[in-house]
Amino acid sequence: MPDARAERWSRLQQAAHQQAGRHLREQFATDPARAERMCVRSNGIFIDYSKNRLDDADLQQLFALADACDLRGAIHAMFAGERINSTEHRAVLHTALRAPATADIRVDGHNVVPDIQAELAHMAGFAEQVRSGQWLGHTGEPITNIVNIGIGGSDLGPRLVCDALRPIGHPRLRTHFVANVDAGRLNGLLRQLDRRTTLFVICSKSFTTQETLTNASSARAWFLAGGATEADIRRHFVAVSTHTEAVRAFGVDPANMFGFWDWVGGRYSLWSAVGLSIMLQVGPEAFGELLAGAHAMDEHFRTAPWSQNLPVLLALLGVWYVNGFGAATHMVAPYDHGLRQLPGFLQQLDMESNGKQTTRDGQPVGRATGPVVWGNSGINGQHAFYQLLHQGSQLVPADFVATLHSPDNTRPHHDIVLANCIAQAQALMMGRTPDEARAEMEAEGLSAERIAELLPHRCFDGNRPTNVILLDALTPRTLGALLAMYEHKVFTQGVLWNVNSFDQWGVELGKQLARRIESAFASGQSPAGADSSTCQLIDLARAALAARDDDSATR
Ligand SMILES: O=P(O)(O)OC[C@H]1O[C@H](O)[C@H](O)[C@@H](O)[C@@H]1O
Repeated sequence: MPDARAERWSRLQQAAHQQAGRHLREQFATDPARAERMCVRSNGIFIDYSKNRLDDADLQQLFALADACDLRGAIHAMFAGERINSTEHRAVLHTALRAPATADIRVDGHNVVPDIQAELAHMAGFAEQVRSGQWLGHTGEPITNIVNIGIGGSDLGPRLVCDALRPIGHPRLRTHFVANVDAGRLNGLLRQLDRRTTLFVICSKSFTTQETLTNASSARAWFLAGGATEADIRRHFVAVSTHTEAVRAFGVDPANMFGFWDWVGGRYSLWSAVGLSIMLQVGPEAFGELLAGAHAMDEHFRTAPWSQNLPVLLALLGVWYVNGFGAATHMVAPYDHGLRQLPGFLQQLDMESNGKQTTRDGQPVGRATGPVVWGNSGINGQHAFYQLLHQGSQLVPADFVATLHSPDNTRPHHDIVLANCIAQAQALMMGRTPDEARAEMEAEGLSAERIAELLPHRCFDGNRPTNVILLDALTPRTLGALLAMYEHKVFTQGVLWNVNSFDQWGVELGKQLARRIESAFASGQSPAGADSSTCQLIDLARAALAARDDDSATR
């Protein structure tokens, strides 16, 4: 007797199979209330999901799947601080970082909220000193440039939020992000900066990440090369980490360290001290708004019925296409310049969380899981990859994320942005029939031969799904809600696929092999057992690196 879960999965496949033959055009034509019914709003976010290839009965199937997978129980377990990160035996409590100060959230019986509040106050005190110009560099000048050195979760979140909230940033402070260990990034930036007025935030949960420590060491060498002393380091280098000893060993005064906890996953950490660069740029109050917006979305996620629950609806729609239609990717197109880093952030959040094929109890999942998440600014994409969205052979479900009220976006710019966002969703859904294409070409006065020649090229299947996600405005509060919404979408999908969304063992093998290859560069010996291709590549790289060293030795 298949369990309820298995039963629900097979019903989903059957329903998707039935839906596959239907066209959204017909569904809109026969159901004028469709759009009004298939939209939801919460916390300054409106989602129109009516341009998805399903009907109410399919939605009920998806809600039943969520119940069969005990989604409600899983949500409760996360918020209650249970060790749901099963392979690392950790709680998952990024939601606690944005809970009110009066909350009581326990890990092993200890209420973590006072610790969180104490660290927020520590961050706020420092941020106020830097923003007010009280925090002076070693030559007695206020800080003007902040460089966050971090990668992955210690980069993508703060980078996105600082970019999005730049319009409300501090007028004297510029924030920069260095993640890539390719020195082109760090050196390129350092050439523009002044040692006397630059503050480095070394951001690393583990404080063992090679790229971050290498960049931080080079930044420190650059700083000292300008005549500053070791004692001056404490005016220009602070650290964010869960690892005090490693921070101390690196040479950053623990008094200049901002901490967080192992129950905060890297890709869920922008709400913690990892968000220090955000607080420095926009101030403690706006950072508080960001947290408040995310907390409001947490409460919505925890309490709203599935049919009104924004993260759950997005999650179920994603599962519908991945497991019902075999879609391998999901595209996210921001139609707000301030959100251009959103696809990059979501790539880590989604793909590092659900890019797995092993269940929580170590069995093969046996069905498709996390899609490839990709995307770019919608307007730019229209002139680049949208050809494939409209006429390609791949089914690519897409989120279009736009902002209704955008003070900087003057007429006619904003009008054009919103018109295109809405039009692209309509075009993907409606397509263009041969009759419509013929009529259009006739109207253009083309000859019958030319029309016959072009007709197949100028038809569009349509029936291509989009979610149109509209923010009232791009404020710290709404941005907080938006990112928390996506976090909970990813969580929900992880529950349905029964994978542990909070570990990332898959990133380790490449790192280990890289270490061995680095030693092979130095030793001249290829790693034992390495394949011929790897040996060949190592030889080529070693020769190039040796030539570089000879070159710099003779200069
Ligand atoms: O913050 P860190 O410990 O330096 O880690 C930075 C990043 O690197 C790791 O390799 C993981 O892939 C990410 O989940 C993490 O965010």
